[in-house]
Amino acid sequence: MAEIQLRNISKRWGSFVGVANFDLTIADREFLVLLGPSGCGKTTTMRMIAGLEDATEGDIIIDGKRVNNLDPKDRDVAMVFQSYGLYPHIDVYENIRFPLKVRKVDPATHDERVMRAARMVELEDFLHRKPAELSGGQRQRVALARAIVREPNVFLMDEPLSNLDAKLRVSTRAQIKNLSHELQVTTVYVTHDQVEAMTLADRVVVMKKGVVQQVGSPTEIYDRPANTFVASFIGSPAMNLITGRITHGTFAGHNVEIGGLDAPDGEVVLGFRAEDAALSDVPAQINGRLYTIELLGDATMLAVRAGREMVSVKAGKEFRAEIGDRVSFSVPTNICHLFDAGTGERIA
Ligand SMILES: Nc1ncnc2c1ncn2[C@@H]1O[C@H](COP(=O)(O)OP(=O)(O)OP(=O)(O)O)[C@@H](O)[C@H]1O
Repeated sequence: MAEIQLRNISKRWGSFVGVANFDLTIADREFLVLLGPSGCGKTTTMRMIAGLEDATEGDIIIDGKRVNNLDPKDRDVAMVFQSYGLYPHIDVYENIRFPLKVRKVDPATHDERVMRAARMVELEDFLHRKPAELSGGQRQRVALARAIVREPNVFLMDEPLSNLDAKLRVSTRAQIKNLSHELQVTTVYVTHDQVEAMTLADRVVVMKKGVVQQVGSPTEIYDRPANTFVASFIGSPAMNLITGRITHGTFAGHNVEIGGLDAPDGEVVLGFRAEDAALSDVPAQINGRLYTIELLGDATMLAVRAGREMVSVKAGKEFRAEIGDRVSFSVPTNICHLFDAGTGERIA
Protein backbone atom coordinates (compact mmCIF):
# COMPACT_ATOMS: atom_id res chain seq x y z
CA MET A 1 0.00 0.00 0.00
CA ALA A 2 1.39 3.39 -0.91
CA GLU A 3 -0.37 6.56 -1.83
CA ILE A 4 2.02 9.40 -2.62
CA GLN A 5 0.88 12.97 -2.09
CA LEU A 6 2.97 15.70 -3.63
CA ARG A 7 1.65 18.90 -2.09
CA ASN A 8 2.76 21.90 -4.03
CA ILE A 9 6.39 20.86 -4.22
CA SER A 10 8.94 23.12 -5.85
CA LYS A 11 12.66 22.92 -6.42
CA ARG A 12 14.78 26.00 -6.89
CA TRP A 13 18.51 26.44 -7.23
CA GLY A 14 19.09 30.14 -6.56
CA SER A 15 16.71 31.91 -8.91
CA PHE A 16 16.43 28.92 -11.29
CA VAL A 17 13.18 27.00 -10.96
CA GLY A 18 13.64 23.29 -11.71
CA VAL A 19 10.12 22.27 -10.65
CA ALA A 20 7.28 24.66 -9.85
CA ASN A 21 4.27 23.91 -7.62
CA PHE A 22 3.86 20.25 -8.48
CA ASP A 23 0.62 19.20 -6.82
CA LEU A 24 -0.70 15.67 -7.32
CA THR A 25 -1.90 12.61 -5.44
CA ILE A 26 -0.60 9.36 -6.89
CA ALA A 27 -2.99 6.57 -6.01
CA ASP A 28 -1.94 3.33 -4.38
CA ARG A 29 -0.79 0.90 -7.12
CA GLU A 30 -1.02 3.55 -9.81
CA PHE A 31 1.48 3.57 -12.68
CA LEU A 32 2.26 7.26 -13.13
CA VAL A 33 4.52 8.44 -15.94
CA LEU A 34 6.30 11.81 -15.90
CA LEU A 35 6.75 12.83 -19.53
CA GLY A 36 8.43 15.82 -21.11
CA PRO A 37 11.44 17.02 -23.06
CA SER A 38 14.95 17.06 -21.66
CA GLY A 39 15.36 19.45 -18.74
CA CYS A 40 11.64 19.81 -17.92
CA GLY A 41 12.07 18.64 -14.31
CA LYS A 42 11.01 14.98 -14.46
CA THR A 43 14.11 13.57 -12.80
CA THR A 44 14.17 16.31 -10.19
CA THR A 45 10.56 15.50 -9.25
CA MET A 46 11.44 11.85 -8.91
CA ARG A 47 14.58 12.56 -6.92
CA MET A 48 12.51 14.62 -4.48
CA ILE A 49 10.17 11.64 -3.97
CA ALA A 50 13.20 9.39 -3.45
CA GLY A 51 14.80 11.80 -1.00
CA LEU A 52 17.89 12.33 -3.16
CA GLU A 53 16.96 15.99 -3.56
CA ASP A 54 15.33 18.27 -0.95
CA ALA A 55 12.13 20.03 -1.96
CA THR A 56 12.56 23.79 -1.62
CA GLU A 57 8.86 24.04 -0.81
CA GLY A 58 5.92 21.73 -0.26
CA ASP A 59 5.25 18.40 1.40
CA ILE A 60 5.89 14.86 0.24
CA ILE A 61 3.59 12.41 1.96
CA ILE A 62 3.88 8.66 1.50
CA ASP A 63 1.14 6.61 3.06
CA GLY A 64 -0.05 9.47 5.21
CA LYS A 65 3.43 10.18 6.58
CA ARG A 66 5.40 13.33 5.75
CA VAL A 67 8.76 12.08 4.50
CA ASN A 68 10.53 15.36 3.64
CA ASN A 69 13.06 14.79 6.41
CA LEU A 70 13.52 11.05 5.95
CA ASP A 71 16.66 9.61 4.35
CA PRO A 72 16.20 7.81 1.03
CA LYS A 73 16.85 4.47 2.71
CA ASP A 74 13.98 5.04 5.14
CA ARG A 75 11.38 5.86 2.49
CA ASP A 76 10.61 2.31 1.31
CA VAL A 77 11.13 3.24 -2.33
CA ALA A 78 13.27 1.31 -4.81
CA MET A 79 14.90 3.07 -7.73
CA VAL A 80 15.89 1.83 -11.18
CA PHE A 81 18.11 4.08 -13.28
CA GLN A 82 19.10 4.08 -16.92
CA SER A 83 22.69 3.45 -15.92
CA TYR A 84 21.76 0.19 -14.10
CA GLY A 85 24.04 0.94 -11.12
CA LEU A 86 25.28 -2.65 -10.83
CA TYR A 87 28.40 -3.65 -8.90
CA PRO A 88 30.90 -5.00 -11.46
CA HIS A 89 32.94 -7.23 -9.14
CA ILE A 90 30.07 -9.40 -7.86
CA ASP A 91 27.83 -11.77 -9.81
CA VAL A 92 24.18 -11.36 -10.68
CA TYR A 93 23.00 -13.32 -7.64
CA GLU A 94 24.98 -11.11 -5.26
CA ASN A 95 23.90 -7.95 -7.08
CA ILE A 96 20.27 -8.88 -6.59
CA ARG A 97 20.91 -9.87 -2.96
CA PHE A 98 22.77 -6.66 -2.15
CA PRO A 99 19.80 -4.57 -0.89
CA LEU A 100 18.78 -7.35 1.48
CA LYS A 101 22.25 -7.34 3.06
CA VAL A 102 22.28 -3.55 3.35
CA ARG A 103 18.88 -3.60 5.03
CA LYS A 104 19.89 -6.45 7.33
CA VAL A 105 17.00 -8.62 6.19
CA ASP A 106 17.03 -12.07 7.86
CA PRO A 107 19.65 -14.07 5.85
CA ALA A 108 17.50 -17.19 6.02
CA THR A 109 15.07 -15.52 3.59
CA HIS A 110 17.65 -14.25 1.08
CA ASP A 111 17.89 -17.21 -1.25
CA GLU A 112 14.15 -17.55 -1.69
CA ARG A 113 13.70 -13.82 -2.33
CA VAL A 114 16.61 -13.56 -4.76
CA MET A 115 15.41 -16.59 -6.71
CA ARG A 116 11.86 -15.28 -6.89
CA ALA A 117 13.03 -11.89 -8.18
CA ALA A 118 15.39 -13.57 -10.68
CA ARG A 119 12.55 -15.76 -11.97
CA MET A 120 10.30 -12.75 -12.46
CA VAL A 121 12.76 -11.16 -14.85
CA GLU A 122 13.94 -14.48 -16.34
CA LEU A 123 17.49 -14.34 -15.09
CA GLU A 124 17.74 -17.79 -13.48
CA ASP A 125 20.32 -18.93 -16.02
CA PHE A 126 22.63 -15.96 -15.51
CA LEU A 127 22.99 -15.86 -11.74
CA HIS A 128 26.71 -16.58 -11.71
CA ARG A 129 27.76 -14.16 -14.40
CA LYS A 130 29.34 -10.81 -13.70
CA PRO A 131 27.60 -7.70 -15.10
CA ALA A 132 30.31 -7.31 -17.78
CA GLU A 133 29.30 -10.72 -19.17
CA LEU A 134 25.69 -9.63 -19.76
CA SER A 135 23.91 -7.79 -22.54
CA GLY A 136 22.36 -4.36 -21.89
CA GLY A 137 18.88 -5.88 -21.61
CA GLN A 138 20.08 -8.50 -19.14
CA ARG A 139 21.80 -5.84 -17.04
CA GLN A 140 18.64 -3.79 -16.93
CA ARG A 141 16.77 -6.89 -15.76
CA VAL A 142 19.30 -7.33 -12.93
CA ALA A 143 18.60 -3.73 -11.93
CA LEU A 144 14.87 -4.49 -11.98
CA ALA A 145 15.34 -7.66 -9.93
CA ARG A 146 17.35 -5.71 -7.39
CA ALA A 147 14.42 -3.30 -7.00
CA ILE A 148 11.90 -6.15 -6.84
CA VAL A 149 13.81 -8.12 -4.21
CA ARG A 150 13.26 -5.37 -1.67
CA GLU A 151 9.49 -5.70 -1.97
CA PRO A 152 9.16 -1.93 -1.69
CA ASN A 153 5.92 0.03 -1.64
CA VAL A 154 7.08 2.34 -4.41
CA PHE A 155 9.11 1.86 -7.58
CA LEU A 156 10.84 4.91 -9.01
CA MET A 157 12.17 4.37 -12.52
CA ASP A 158 14.22 6.92 -14.42
CA GLU A 159 14.39 6.15 -18.15
CA PRO A 160 15.13 2.47 -17.43
CA LEU A 161 14.87 1.50 -21.11
CA SER A 162 16.94 4.24 -22.69
CA ASN A 163 20.12 2.17 -23.04
CA LEU A 164 18.37 -0.70 -24.82
CA ASP A 165 17.95 -1.18 -28.54
CA ALA A 166 14.49 -0.72 -30.05
CA LYS A 167 13.43 -4.36 -29.93
CA LEU A 168 14.61 -4.97 -26.37
CA ARG A 169 12.96 -1.75 -25.30
CA VAL A 170 9.59 -3.06 -26.42
CA SER A 171 9.97 -6.43 -24.71
CA THR A 172 11.38 -4.96 -21.49
CA ARG A 173 8.58 -2.38 -21.50
CA ALA A 174 6.04 -5.19 -21.57
CA GLN A 175 7.89 -6.89 -18.74
CA ILE A 176 7.83 -3.75 -16.59
CA LYS A 177 4.10 -3.31 -17.19
CA ASN A 178 3.53 -6.92 -16.27
CA LEU A 179 5.68 -6.72 -13.14
CA SER A 180 4.03 -3.61 -11.80
CA HIS A 181 0.66 -5.26 -12.28
CA GLU A 182 1.76 -8.47 -10.63
CA LEU A 183 3.52 -6.79 -7.71
CA GLN A 184 0.81 -4.15 -7.27
CA VAL A 185 3.33 -1.48 -6.41
CA THR A 186 2.88 2.25 -6.89
CA THR A 187 5.22 3.23 -9.73
CA VAL A 188 6.55 6.59 -10.83
CA TYR A 189 8.27 6.31 -14.19
CA VAL A 190 10.25 9.04 -15.96
CA THR A 191 10.61 9.17 -19.72
CA HIS A 192 10.85 11.59 -22.62
CA ASP A 193 9.44 8.94 -24.96
CA GLN A 194 5.74 9.48 -25.49
CA VAL A 195 5.16 5.97 -26.85
CA GLU A 196 6.57 4.53 -23.64
CA ALA A 197 4.37 6.87 -21.62
CA MET A 198 1.22 6.01 -23.55
CA THR A 199 1.76 2.25 -23.35
CA LEU A 200 2.74 2.05 -19.67
CA ALA A 201 0.80 4.70 -17.81
CA ASP A 202 -2.44 4.69 -15.92
CA ARG A 203 -1.94 8.46 -15.89
CA VAL A 204 0.58 10.66 -17.63
CA VAL A 205 1.91 13.98 -16.31
CA VAL A 206 3.19 16.14 -19.17
CA MET A 207 5.77 18.69 -18.02
CA LYS A 208 7.47 21.66 -19.65
CA LYS A 209 10.11 23.87 -18.04
CA GLY A 210 9.29 22.64 -14.54
CA VAL A 211 5.56 23.24 -14.90
CA VAL A 212 2.87 20.56 -15.20
CA GLN A 213 0.95 21.06 -18.44
CA GLN A 214 -1.62 18.29 -18.14
CA VAL A 215 -2.42 15.24 -16.04
CA GLY A 216 -4.65 12.54 -17.48
CA SER A 217 -5.02 9.03 -18.81
CA PRO A 218 -3.20 8.36 -22.09
CA THR A 219 -6.54 8.54 -23.91
CA GLU A 220 -7.48 11.87 -22.33
CA ILE A 221 -4.13 13.37 -23.21
CA TYR A 222 -4.30 12.09 -26.77
CA ASP A 223 -7.93 13.02 -27.37
CA ARG A 224 -8.07 16.33 -25.51
CA PRO A 225 -4.62 17.90 -25.19
CA ALA A 226 -4.82 20.89 -22.86
CA ASN A 227 -2.62 23.12 -24.99
CA THR A 228 -0.52 23.25 -28.14
CA PHE A 229 2.57 22.04 -26.28
CA VAL A 230 0.87 18.79 -25.25
CA ALA A 231 -0.71 18.47 -28.71
CA SER A 232 2.66 18.76 -30.37
CA PHE A 233 4.35 16.36 -27.95
CA ILE A 234 1.90 13.45 -27.98
CA GLY A 235 1.25 11.14 -30.94
CA SER A 236 3.46 10.05 -33.80
CA PRO A 237 3.18 12.03 -35.86
CA ALA A 238 2.21 14.81 -33.47
CA MET A 239 -1.04 16.69 -34.03
CA ASN A 240 -1.08 19.00 -37.05
CA LEU A 241 -1.33 22.60 -35.87
CA ILE A 242 -2.30 25.38 -38.27
CA THR A 243 -2.52 29.04 -37.40
CA GLY A 244 -5.38 31.07 -38.84
CA ARG A 245 -8.46 33.09 -38.08
CA ILE A 246 -12.06 32.17 -37.38
CA THR A 247 -14.71 34.43 -38.87
CA HIS A 248 -18.38 33.50 -38.51
CA GLY A 249 -17.52 29.89 -37.74
CA THR A 250 -15.14 29.46 -40.66
CA PHE A 251 -11.45 28.89 -40.09
CA ALA A 252 -9.18 30.33 -42.77
CA GLY A 253 -5.43 29.84 -43.07
CA HIS A 254 -3.03 29.49 -46.03
CA ASN A 255 -4.69 27.05 -48.51
CA VAL A 256 -7.04 25.97 -45.73
CA GLU A 257 -10.72 26.71 -45.19
CA ILE A 258 -12.85 24.81 -42.73
CA GLY A 259 -16.43 25.93 -42.07
CA GLY A 260 -19.06 24.95 -39.54
CA LEU A 261 -16.95 25.53 -36.42
CA ASP A 262 -18.72 26.45 -33.21
CA ALA A 263 -16.26 29.07 -31.96
CA PRO A 264 -16.06 32.85 -31.61
CA ASP A 265 -14.18 35.03 -34.10
CA GLY A 266 -10.45 35.42 -33.47
CA GLU A 267 -6.92 34.19 -34.10
CA VAL A 268 -6.61 30.49 -33.30
CA VAL A 269 -4.48 27.42 -33.80
CA LEU A 270 -6.48 24.63 -35.37
CA GLY A 271 -5.37 21.08 -34.64
CA PHE A 272 -6.18 17.72 -36.18
CA ARG A 273 -4.55 14.33 -36.23
CA ALA A 274 -3.13 12.67 -39.33
CA GLU A 275 -5.57 9.76 -39.03
CA ASP A 276 -8.60 12.08 -38.95
CA ALA A 277 -7.92 13.64 -42.35
CA ALA A 278 -9.97 12.19 -45.23
CA LEU A 279 -8.34 12.32 -48.67
CA SER A 280 -10.48 13.65 -51.49
CA ASP A 281 -10.25 13.40 -55.29
CA VAL A 282 -11.50 16.95 -55.72
CA PRO A 283 -10.33 20.21 -54.12
CA ALA A 284 -11.37 20.18 -50.46
CA GLN A 285 -10.83 22.06 -47.20
CA ILE A 286 -7.07 21.64 -47.30
CA ASN A 287 -5.13 21.54 -50.55
CA GLY A 288 -1.43 21.11 -51.10
CA ARG A 289 1.32 19.12 -52.71
CA LEU A 290 2.81 15.86 -51.64
CA TYR A 291 6.18 16.39 -49.97
CA THR A 292 7.08 12.90 -48.71
CA ILE A 293 5.53 9.43 -48.66
CA GLU A 294 6.39 6.94 -45.93
CA LEU A 295 5.26 3.33 -46.16
CA LEU A 296 4.35 2.07 -42.70
CA GLY A 297 3.29 -1.42 -43.72
CA ASP A 298 -0.35 -1.20 -42.71
CA ALA A 299 -0.75 2.43 -43.84
CA THR A 300 0.98 5.25 -45.70
CA MET A 301 2.01 8.47 -43.99
CA LEU A 302 2.04 11.54 -46.18
CA ALA A 303 3.59 14.91 -45.53
CA VAL A 304 1.69 17.54 -47.47
CA ARG A 305 2.79 21.12 -47.97
CA ALA A 306 -0.33 23.28 -47.84
CA GLY A 307 0.55 26.95 -48.21
CA ARG A 308 3.19 27.60 -45.57
CA GLU A 309 2.12 24.65 -43.43
CA MET A 310 3.45 21.10 -43.53
CA VAL A 311 0.81 18.63 -42.40
CA SER A 312 0.76 14.86 -41.88
CA VAL A 313 -2.04 12.80 -43.38
CA LYS A 314 -2.53 9.07 -42.94
CA ALA A 315 -3.64 7.19 -46.02
CA GLY A 316 -4.39 3.53 -46.68
CA LYS A 317 -1.60 1.11 -47.56
CA GLU A 318 -2.80 1.04 -51.16
CA PHE A 319 -2.22 4.80 -51.60
CA ARG A 320 -0.26 5.58 -54.79
CA ALA A 321 1.05 8.99 -55.84
CA GLU A 322 4.26 10.80 -56.67
CA ILE A 323 6.06 13.45 -54.67
CA GLY A 324 4.87 16.84 -55.95
CA ASP A 325 1.35 15.61 -56.84
CA ARG A 326 -1.63 17.67 -55.75
CA VAL A 327 -3.39 16.33 -52.66
CA SER A 328 -6.68 17.45 -51.15
CA PHE A 329 -8.35 16.38 -47.98
CA SER A 330 -10.92 17.41 -45.42
CA VAL A 331 -11.17 17.19 -41.69
CA PRO A 332 -14.50 16.59 -39.96
CA THR A 333 -15.29 19.71 -37.92
CA ASN A 334 -16.29 17.68 -34.88
CA ILE A 335 -12.74 16.33 -34.47
CA CYS A 336 -10.95 19.66 -34.92
CA HIS A 337 -9.15 20.98 -31.86
CA LEU A 338 -8.98 24.73 -31.32
CA PHE A 339 -6.39 26.54 -29.24
CA ASP A 340 -5.94 30.18 -28.38
CA ALA A 341 -3.30 31.64 -30.73
CA GLY A 342 -1.78 33.71 -27.91
CA THR A 343 -1.69 31.38 -24.91
CA GLY A 344 -1.86 28.04 -26.71
CA GLU A 345 -4.60 26.89 -24.30
CA ARG A 346 -7.44 24.71 -25.59
CA ILE A 347 -10.65 26.62 -26.33
CA ALA A 348 -12.66 23.82 -28.00
N1 LIG B 1 21.89 20.43 -9.07
C1 LIG B 1 21.37 21.27 -9.97
N2 LIG B 1 21.70 22.58 -9.95
C2 LIG B 1 21.17 23.45 -10.84
N3 LIG B 1 20.28 23.11 -11.81
C3 LIG B 1 19.92 21.81 -11.87
C4 LIG B 1 20.46 20.83 -10.98
N4 LIG B 1 19.91 19.63 -11.29
C5 LIG B 1 19.09 19.84 -12.36
N5 LIG B 1 19.10 21.15 -12.71
C6 LIG B 1 18.33 21.77 -13.80
O1 LIG B 1 16.95 21.58 -13.54
C7 LIG B 1 16.25 21.33 -14.75
C8 LIG B 1 15.47 20.05 -14.64
O2 LIG B 1 16.38 18.97 -14.62
P1 LIG B 1 15.89 17.45 -14.63
O3 LIG B 1 17.09 16.58 -14.54
O4 LIG B 1 14.83 17.28 -13.62
O5 LIG B 1 15.25 17.34 -16.09
P2 LIG B 1 14.65 16.10 -16.85
O6 LIG B 1 13.30 16.49 -17.28
O7 LIG B 1 14.73 14.88 -16.01
O8 LIG B 1 15.61 16.01 -18.09
P3 LIG B 1 16.33 14.76 -18.81
O9 LIG B 1 15.27 14.06 -19.58
O10 LIG B 1 17.34 15.43 -19.68
O11 LIG B 1 16.93 13.91 -17.72
C9 LIG B 1 17.28 21.32 -15.86
O12 LIG B 1 17.25 22.58 -16.51
C10 LIG B 1 18.60 21.10 -15.13
O13 LIG B 1 19.67 21.71 -15.82
